[in-house]
Amino acid sequence: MTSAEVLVTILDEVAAPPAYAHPGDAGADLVTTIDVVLQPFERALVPTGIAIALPDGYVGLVHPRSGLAARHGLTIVNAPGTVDAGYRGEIKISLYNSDPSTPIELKRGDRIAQLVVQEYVKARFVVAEKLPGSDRGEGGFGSSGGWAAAQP
Ligand SMILES: O=c1ccn([C@H]2C[C@H](O)[C@@H](COP(=O)(O)OP(=O)(O)OP(=O)(O)O)O2)c(=O)[nH]1
Ligand SMILES: [Mg+2]
Repeated sequence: MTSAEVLVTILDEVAAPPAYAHPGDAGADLVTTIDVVLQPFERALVPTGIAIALPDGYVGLVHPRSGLAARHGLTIVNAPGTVDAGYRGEIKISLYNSDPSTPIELKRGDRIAQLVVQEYVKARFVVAEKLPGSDRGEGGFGSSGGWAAAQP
């Protein structure tokens, strides 16, 4: 684990710098600045009231919160959302109610997602005639005996 200073601007009085609930947490909670009701299978782009400036070499990943996901089916359409280091706009979240029958009511200030800041590797993609061999080869999509292999 490394630590890095990340500048934050607060765009709404209900927002605050993302906060880690416990010292060992990887995810810092983000709030909604609006009241929103998500009907079953409905999605909404929700503002968080903050913008950040990540240092070069870092990325912010916006993940769902497991409690809201398990209890209410609240998730993020593009989970995890990618916040690029150069992005200076407000962080917004594409929330999605995956529950087939119950609306989800979110109130301004509710913690709705969590931001994980990570260092990343900048790949240099090099075109090759042929890729080196590997144990897995082209096997995927359940090749090792997942759900696909269990289908009749
Ligand atoms: O959950 C998210 C995902 C992205 N973003 C912001 C930060 C990110 O840097 C920018 C662009 O995201 P992405 O690259 O995923 O979207 P795109 O559809 O490819 O848009 P663009 O063409 O602007 O890159 O939008 C968010 O606020 N929340
Ligand atoms: Mg993009």
